[in-house]
Amino acid sequence: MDIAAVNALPYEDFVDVLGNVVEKCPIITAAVWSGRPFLSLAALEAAISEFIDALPESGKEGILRCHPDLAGRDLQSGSLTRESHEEQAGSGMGALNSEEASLMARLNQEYKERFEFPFVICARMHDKENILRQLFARCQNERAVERARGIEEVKKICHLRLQSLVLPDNRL
Ligand SMILES: NC(=O)NC1=NC(=O)NC1=O
Repeated sequence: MDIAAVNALPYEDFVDVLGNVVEKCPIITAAVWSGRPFLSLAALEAAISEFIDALPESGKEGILRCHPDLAGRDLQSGSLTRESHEEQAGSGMGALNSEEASLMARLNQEYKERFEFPFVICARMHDKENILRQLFARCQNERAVERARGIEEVKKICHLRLQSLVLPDNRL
């Protein structure tokens, strides 16, 4: 599907196709629909990014809270969204040994207790070793730093999910 086809989608189809580019936050897609027609995929992505940036801190933290833990309960129970499952499996979250799994669970819990939102990282850009390193390091940050960092990671996840749904802009 190219950007022209995206622009032609009625609201329901637009949200059906693009509603999970930010994990479990179809409201973002529903909100940017009124910004069509988008001149490019980059413009659609910018509209999503601007909507997120304009949210109050509570809204940004709400987006982070919509993300399932890496190697967490949803992965174990098979209740991840398709996109999230592919991302987590691709980064080796489904193939942790028992030591890695318990370290991941402990650090995720520690992170969540400290910040009141989960650790979010664009799993497709990292392997399991690097995810563990990042989680350990980021636990030491301040809340505002991690809120901003988590949102940056949400935007990277969104970028990759959009790329898998919409053909890249024609290079002029
Ligand atoms: N807590 C997370 O970072 N979750 C995730 N990152 C991804 O890239 N996919 C996820 O489900």
